[in-house]
Amino acid sequence: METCLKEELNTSLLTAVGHARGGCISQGWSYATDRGRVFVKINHRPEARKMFDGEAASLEAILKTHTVKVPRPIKVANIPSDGAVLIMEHLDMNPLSIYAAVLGEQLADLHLHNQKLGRKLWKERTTIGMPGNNSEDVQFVDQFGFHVETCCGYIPQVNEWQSDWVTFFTCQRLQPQMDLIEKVYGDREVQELWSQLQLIVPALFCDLEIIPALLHGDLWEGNVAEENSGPVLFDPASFYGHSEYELAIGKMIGEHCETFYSAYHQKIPRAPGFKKRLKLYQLFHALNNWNHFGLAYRPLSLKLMRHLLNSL
Ligand SMILES: Nc1ncnc2c1ncn2[C@@H]1O[C@H](COP(=O)(O)OP(=O)(O)OP(=O)(O)O)[C@@H](O)[C@H]1O
Repeated sequence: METCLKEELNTSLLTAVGHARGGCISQGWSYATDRGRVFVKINHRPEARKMFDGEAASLEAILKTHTVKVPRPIKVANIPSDGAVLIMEHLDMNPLSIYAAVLGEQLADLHLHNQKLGRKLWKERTTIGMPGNNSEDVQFVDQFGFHVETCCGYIPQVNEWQSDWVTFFTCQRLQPQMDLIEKVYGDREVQELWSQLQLIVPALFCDLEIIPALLHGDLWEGNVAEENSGPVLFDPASFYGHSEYELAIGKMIGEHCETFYSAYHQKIPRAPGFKKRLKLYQLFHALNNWNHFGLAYRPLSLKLMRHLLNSL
């Protein structure tokens, strides 16, 4: 493994620094190298290469917006035995505390970034003498999806481009989770609820204009931190989607402090129907957790489905 890392990084120095860090999905180590300190995530699953290619592409996309700090990806490589590594910039991170409000503002900036590009492009196209050629480093995106698959956990997400958000979320987020549950558990009750629920999903989005926003895509408290100089996000599973989707997982797993939400909503106010849609978005994460961690997430999934069915 160390020989492989030395080759990939073209470094003669490779000294492990500090402790191994284990997330739920991968293992991580920091190393001192000729090019400075790096953080290496290692995963031995068959999906590891796809996971890490998606994570690296997500980090690149967020970096290009210059809105919120994420570690700079350096390389994704296969490892000789099995699996893959993602090598990235090492950051000295502490739990989020004093920068919660700054993170709220910066996350809103990330979500507004594509919208701003769209406005700029429209202005250029409608102003005589301006090129209007979408020539920024990051281009305006008018659909939902992403250019590569990204994994929320280790399950790949269907990121094919789609112009309608409700279709995207129903067919490319909820349906694949339902299909996995059907395959592994053959759960009739959940399938019956789903057949009713999918009919009413569009009603949750009445009169709402949704402009694709670049999302972190897996924003739970375990993927949020701060350095001495400001907040940091890591471990993204990005795609262009509805900005409200991003807030669902934090609400489900534990409250980020209120200062985070109020700073965020000063820039992106809650739209009518926000609370109900949050439940719908929480349903995705409950199902995704069920597919990763098992039946303990079934009661929450059923509860959210019944709640949504009864609320309309
Ligand atoms: N660039 C980095 N520099 C230093 N430490 C990092 C870096 N990225 C991640 N870490 C540390 O490693 C831990 C695990 O990383 P990460 O969350 O990316 O792993 P994972 O297994 O994909 O996560 P999850 O549990 O969210 O599925 C983090 O909690 C963090 O402490």
